[in-house]
Amino acid sequence: MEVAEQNGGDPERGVEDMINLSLLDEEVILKNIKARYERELIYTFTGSILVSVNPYKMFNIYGLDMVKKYEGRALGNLPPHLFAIGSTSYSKMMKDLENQVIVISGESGSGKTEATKLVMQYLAAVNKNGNNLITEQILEANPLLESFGNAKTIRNDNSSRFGKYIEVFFKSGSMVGARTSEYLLEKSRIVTQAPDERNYHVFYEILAGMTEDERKKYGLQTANKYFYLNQGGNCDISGRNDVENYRVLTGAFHVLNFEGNEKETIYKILASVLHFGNIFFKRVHDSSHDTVLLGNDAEIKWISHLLQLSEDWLKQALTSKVTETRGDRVVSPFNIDQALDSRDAIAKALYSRLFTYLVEKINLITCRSEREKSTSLALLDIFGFEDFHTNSFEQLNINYANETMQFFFNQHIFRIEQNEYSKENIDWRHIEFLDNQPVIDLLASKPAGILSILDDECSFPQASDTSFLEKCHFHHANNPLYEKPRMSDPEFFIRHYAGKIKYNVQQFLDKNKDTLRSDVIELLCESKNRTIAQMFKEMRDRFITKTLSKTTGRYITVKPRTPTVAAGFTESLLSLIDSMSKCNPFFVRCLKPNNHKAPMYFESSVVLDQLRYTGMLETIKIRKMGYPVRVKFPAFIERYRFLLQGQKISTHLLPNDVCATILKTQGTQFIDQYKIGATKVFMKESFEQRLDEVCGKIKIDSVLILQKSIRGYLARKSFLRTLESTRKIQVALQGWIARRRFLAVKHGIVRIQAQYRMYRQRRRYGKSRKGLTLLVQKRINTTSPEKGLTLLVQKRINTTSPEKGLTLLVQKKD
Ligand SMILES: Nc1ncnc2c1ncn2[C@@H]1O[C@H](COP(=O)(O)OP(=O)(O)OP(=O)(O)O)[C@@H](O)[C@H]1O
Repeated sequence: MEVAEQNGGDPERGVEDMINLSLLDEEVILKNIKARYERELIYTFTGSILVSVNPYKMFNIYGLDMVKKYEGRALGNLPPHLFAIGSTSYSKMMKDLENQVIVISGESGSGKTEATKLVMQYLAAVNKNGNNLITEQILEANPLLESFGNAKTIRNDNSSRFGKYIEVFFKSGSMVGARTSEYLLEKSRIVTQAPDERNYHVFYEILAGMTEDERKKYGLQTANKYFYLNQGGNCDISGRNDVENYRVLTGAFHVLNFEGNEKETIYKILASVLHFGNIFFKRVHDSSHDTVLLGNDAEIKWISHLLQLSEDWLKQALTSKVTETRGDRVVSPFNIDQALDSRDAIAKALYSRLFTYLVEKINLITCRSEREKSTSLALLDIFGFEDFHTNSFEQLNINYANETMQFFFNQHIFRIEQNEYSKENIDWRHIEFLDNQPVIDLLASKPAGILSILDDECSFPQASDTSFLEKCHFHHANNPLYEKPRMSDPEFFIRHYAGKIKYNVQQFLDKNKDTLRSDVIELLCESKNRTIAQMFKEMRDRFITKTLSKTTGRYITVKPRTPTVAAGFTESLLSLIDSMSKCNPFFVRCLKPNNHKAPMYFESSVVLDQLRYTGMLETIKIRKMGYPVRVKFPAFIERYRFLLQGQKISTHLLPNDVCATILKTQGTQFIDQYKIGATKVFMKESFEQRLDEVCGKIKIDSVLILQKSIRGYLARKSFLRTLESTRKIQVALQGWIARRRFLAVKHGIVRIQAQYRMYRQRRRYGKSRKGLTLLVQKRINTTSPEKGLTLLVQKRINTTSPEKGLTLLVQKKD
């Protein structure tokens, strides 16, 4: 196989950095990725999309030497690497002042989170203000969120159990802030874990890292003593050091300015969650119904002490429900299942509110007002596609998010691209791709999409998981993407882009409502700890809106329908897609080489599956056959006219002919590297790079010539000494311009006169001379290669001799 042209790697390696179009076939692609992987080359480019295969082993390829190597280098100039994506997106943001987004996708355990961290580290290292506090704070937010939002699953020892979108803001190349949006933290994990899994890392870290005295303060013991921590069967993860990670966490708290009392509140909430998990109930049978008694008092006492809540109210909330109907308080005692649910619901609410509070607090620190004035580079690390033994409501949402992301990818890569070719009359062979719009409709269209049915059911008091399932069967039984189970199991199947998945609908309604009982919210609002009370007051207020009554002019309180989890998530996904659509996207596709977390072990069938279902094979085809770079005719002429190097162009030529003349300067061997459309030039990425390189060289040469001649001129005419006189400036400039044959001088001179007049007036009025700057600016507006160069002569007046402080600048207009 020949090495693709833009490959900056070593051809003797025998495996391409870029996949070759002429030998396009899935076996070849797979073989290429495998051969590279076996040579410890985990990254491969397909066009500008980076494919990354998880090595499960750290290579020494992310150091400062590599940052320097990739800094400012265009994509394809060096071997594939995450830093090449970091470098290109950063440069593009700086050059075009356009927001960028790097979409990192892949299955759980494929390496998305690591990739996100590495790109962040790259950006922190190259940004113009690498050592400032804000950069450090942005980086430190990551381990903090990992402690609270990541956990061990059977697929990944450090699995992100929430989606995150981090927008990093830059001003003049410096990081000035970042904002994190979080999506759908997995709540069930707080109270239940499958075998071999763990709860969120932070619990194990505080228990391992706190001193004996600290643990005593919160009434804590070792991890294996807690029901919420020991269900997975093993509280340790081999190769992960909880003590060390506790130290990292406290370091992050410090850098992010968490104060003593804030940290204290966080630990109190975490400890309370653990105490909640160890509460147990005794069943009490009486003649009419089953009720419960609290089995242990110690945990309640600790929770009441830590959360500063009334012990009696707490006991009541755990064993009964209080409702108010027309002024009457009705207490309904719980049976054992209800009591356990109530315990778990409070624990989940405490932890998830804490998580939201942490994200908000981090954003307060890292995202300040500078945002408005800056461009952004965003990173999306969103949960991978999930298919477990039992898939529930959480998996449906996660897989819906994945469908949405795949749709965004398809939109960008296939639809928009192919539409553009036909609009521009470009000769193009249509490429079929798996359009997943029908799955998205099945899931979320209104009113009959599965999530819409679920939302509707949640507003009917009589509805159940069964009635929800029946409605799904009724509406979709004939949809080829939907399948009913053969038996009467509470299940349905969906054919996702990544494969067929079976969902079990048990608890779908409850999980979607996710309402914390209003009496429990009221209880938590009564906490004497202001932060805790505030967290739940915000929760209470979100469900209550105030409107002004038109007739009475008084405020009346209206309780809106509580938003469901699915509705909230769908809305945040749409808003995410909306903000991503306003950015220029880059894609990193992470692949898992095997299902055993085994280092450097490549299972072809596992990788091929992922290549197939993510549409990578079609993507490779379209990127290689297509012309991903498009530039409108005027912009193309403006950018590349230097290539004409003085060659005369008839003023009667149409823009497309001018573009063709410019393109012809590169010779016939590049004829298949571009197409001329109706309004734009379409190019391969490698060809654009070539043009930029050739053009850049010509530009630099002409700037150097001009600089040299100006220096000579200044010396000859003793320009510095004559600057004080307007007339002399005119003469000098005119002489220089005349000699250089730069015409169209009038505007420049008029401006100089006006500026100098102003300067003199200011002097006459006795204003301070200090700091005045005389700017003599001449835009050289010719068709010669010097076009676009600006001569700036700056004079700082607050000097003792006229020459001091003079600066001559020759700027390249770009
Ligand atoms: N570039 C890399 N070099 C070395 N090891 C890596 C790399 N990327 C990932 N890994 C290893 O693979 C593990 C899983 O990666 P990561 O957590 O990034 O996966 P993920 O795609 O984010 O999964 P999830 O969706 O579950 O969060 C990491 O903990 C690390 O051990």
